[in-house]
Amino acid sequence: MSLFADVALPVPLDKPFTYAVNGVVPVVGARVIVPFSGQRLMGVVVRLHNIAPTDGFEIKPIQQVLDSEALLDRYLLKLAEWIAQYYVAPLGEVLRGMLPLMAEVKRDLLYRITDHGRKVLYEGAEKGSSRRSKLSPEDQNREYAILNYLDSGEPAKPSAIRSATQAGKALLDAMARKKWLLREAVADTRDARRLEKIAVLVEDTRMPKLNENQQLILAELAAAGGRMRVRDLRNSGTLLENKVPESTLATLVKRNLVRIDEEPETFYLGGVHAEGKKHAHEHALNETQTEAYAAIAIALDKGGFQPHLLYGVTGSGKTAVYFAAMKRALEAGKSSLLLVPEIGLTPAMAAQMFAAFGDDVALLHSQLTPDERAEQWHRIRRGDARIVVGTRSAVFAPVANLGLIVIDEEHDSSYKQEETPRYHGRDTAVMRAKLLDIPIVLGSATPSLESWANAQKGRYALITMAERVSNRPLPAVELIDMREEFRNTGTDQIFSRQLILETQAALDRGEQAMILLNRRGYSYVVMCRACGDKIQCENCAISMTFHKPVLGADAHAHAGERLECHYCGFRRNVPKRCPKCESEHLYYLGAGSQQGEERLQEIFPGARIGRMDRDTVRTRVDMERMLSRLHSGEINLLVGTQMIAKGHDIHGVTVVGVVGCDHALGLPDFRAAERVFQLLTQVSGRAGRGDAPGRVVVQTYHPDHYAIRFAARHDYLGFVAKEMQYRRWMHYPPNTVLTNIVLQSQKLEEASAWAANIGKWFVSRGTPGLRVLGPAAAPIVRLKRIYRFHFVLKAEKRQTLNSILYAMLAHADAQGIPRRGILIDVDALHLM
Ligand SMILES: Nc1ncnc2c1ncn2[C@@H]1O[C@H](COP(=O)(O)OP(=O)(O)OP(=O)(O)O)[C@@H](O)[C@H]1O
Ligand SMILES: [Zn+2]
Repeated sequence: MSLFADVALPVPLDKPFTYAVNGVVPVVGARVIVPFSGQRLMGVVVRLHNIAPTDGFEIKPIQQVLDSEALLDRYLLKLAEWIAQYYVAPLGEVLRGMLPLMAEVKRDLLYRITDHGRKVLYEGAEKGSSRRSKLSPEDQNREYAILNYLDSGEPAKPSAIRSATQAGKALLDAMARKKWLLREAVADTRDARRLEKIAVLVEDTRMPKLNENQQLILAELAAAGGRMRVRDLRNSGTLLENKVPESTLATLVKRNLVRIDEEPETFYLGGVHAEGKKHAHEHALNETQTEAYAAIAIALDKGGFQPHLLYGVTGSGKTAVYFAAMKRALEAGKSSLLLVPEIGLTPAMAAQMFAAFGDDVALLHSQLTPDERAEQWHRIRRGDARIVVGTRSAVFAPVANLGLIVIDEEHDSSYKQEETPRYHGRDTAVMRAKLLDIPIVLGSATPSLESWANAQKGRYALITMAERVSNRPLPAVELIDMREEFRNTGTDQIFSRQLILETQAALDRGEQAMILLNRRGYSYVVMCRACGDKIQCENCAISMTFHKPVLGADAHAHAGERLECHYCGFRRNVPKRCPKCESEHLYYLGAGSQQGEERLQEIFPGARIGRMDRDTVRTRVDMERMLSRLHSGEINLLVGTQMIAKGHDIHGVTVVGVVGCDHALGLPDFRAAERVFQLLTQVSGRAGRGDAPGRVVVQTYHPDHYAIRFAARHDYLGFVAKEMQYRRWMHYPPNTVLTNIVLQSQKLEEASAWAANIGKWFVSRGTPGLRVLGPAAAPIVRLKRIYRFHFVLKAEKRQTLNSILYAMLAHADAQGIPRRGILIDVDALHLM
């Protein structure tokens, strides 16, 4: 029997802690509760052994073992260890991110009698008596009462058991430890999808007296055919406008005029299907898709680790290829995992999934409650859901019998977690596939340079889909030089004449247009004319954005006029005078999407305009409504931030405009060109996906920049060739490995002293094989009240970089620099 267990705890320390086994020996991969500096913490057992620690600390016992079997199989534990090592993150924090059950509500447990428990019950006291002798006679009797109560085999909640037998939870857990009872989470009883409340009009012959609000609700319901989702009802324009309180619906329910039904969540997509648009899986694959699928099918049949990079231009029909591959895996008895970007789990994607795979689907997205997440987690683990679709952290889903991983839009930056552990979901997925020895597919119209380099080196098999489906052309892209536009018109307008012409033409033809304005808010700089100062956030070294008050029923951002910091969320009233010099001459510069919408309304008074940004679209429900209004044609002119660029497949869109996407080219970030190229290509890719061809108008101040030139020609290969060269010259990824280290503290002197200390250490140590840039003030020197200095480390070899990071942490520890003061971002996407 092992005497000690090493437990990984969710604390910012890079090692597990040793505890004494106390009665039951937990298995590796199980959760336990242990004392830690005065608290009770939940951790995961990572090792069992008999080696007494020699560092002189008192070894405390494990307080409780929560699982009788491992929650994480050995592959996921291995994956966790890989992440901890590769990203230099505490294992306990990695595990916390992997296990939604770290938040599992323990009162939701059920107890069930085991075969062993039955034996004890039937074979009487004589066998058990010596073991139970430590218990009081009352407790011994209670144990029998509990076994009796559960004898039917139905699991019961602790509360039910208590009222029947007066037994508390401690006794139940003791019995579970003796394996007389089995403890299980309650989560498995609910439906695969979330339930959603539907308000139903009750037919009634009475003529009840109703107040105005009640009448409004009944009228709204009647207009919708007598049934409506409660959340849609609450958000309906009429009810919002008339400020009908939420309690009115409850009153109607009480009076039996409305009934509330529960139904599994569904996804509405407006008139999409009425127009005959098919789901991806309903198309017979064309020749290119068949070839792409065949390559993956061979890998599936053969088995074994094989990454594929599926480079397919926008609208080439990648989704149908994913589906076919997942179907093949399913037929071979294997489950699949499909990762999509944060915003990619749209109702359209979900609806296609359910249409193709029905109840086999589990969705894991960021808006699940901890309970819902735990519930899905159990379904997936039991093998009830064999098609798992989710955003970043779904890479950890405990998929039973996983046979294929697919990553859609693999270049998307939402796959990188921007807090500890700072893992990249794509790279973690590749590692998981490697550990499991299964194929993986990374798909994109604009593959990241990292993945492209891997394909060039032959590590990933490259599959190309160079054409759009049904011989549809890629849209023609026209560049508008905004400097020239200014010279010719003499005024500084948001929208160029050409963009206005093209948009008007699309609207006249009954088609749709989209315009990208990649900043939200009204004006993103407020500057004082007298002193030249920009109004900055109190917490961050960032200009504040001006937001106009929002009127109308559509947006729930009913927030008033304000300045807002887009990094920390801080808001303040709009000052009449400059906070620095008291001058009244405040200027509002830089048009955001809100201003864009206002201007478009003036230019196209007849257009049905919608805006898509984080102010108008906050939840999946918002996204669903917005997309359904686009699909149905209710909106024919959409303005928005990069949200509009991501994966949407709206067949009526023929004109796309791009306004001010190139200010990013001026940022101190070696990935700026790649990002602008991706954004331009993706947003252009929204045009011409239906029968009519698309046109794109790109307004730019850098018409000669290669990122813009290549994007305008749809020349990904040209772009990567050039960009790869630049990265090589400058020793940037993917030719080197890079890590950003930030020293951070609320005290400026502390942060700078720590940075200087670490800087000296790098110099004194000498760093063969490593380039160290810094210390320097981080581009955003103060963020959320924290001062930041940084280093950028570049190395030829990952091993060199990794070991120096651990050596640096040891040095910092010896110097008394706290771990929380050091942020390590391996393979950082942003150096800000
Ligand atoms: N074989 C086919 N024939 C006709 N239409 C198809 C075929 N396969 C897919 N489609 C349709 O083509 C459209 C584009 O497909 P899809 O959304 O998968 O493109 P994509 O490659 O993912 O593009 P993007 O990278 O822009 O998201 C969809 O409307 C889809 O239903
Ligand atoms: Zn701020």
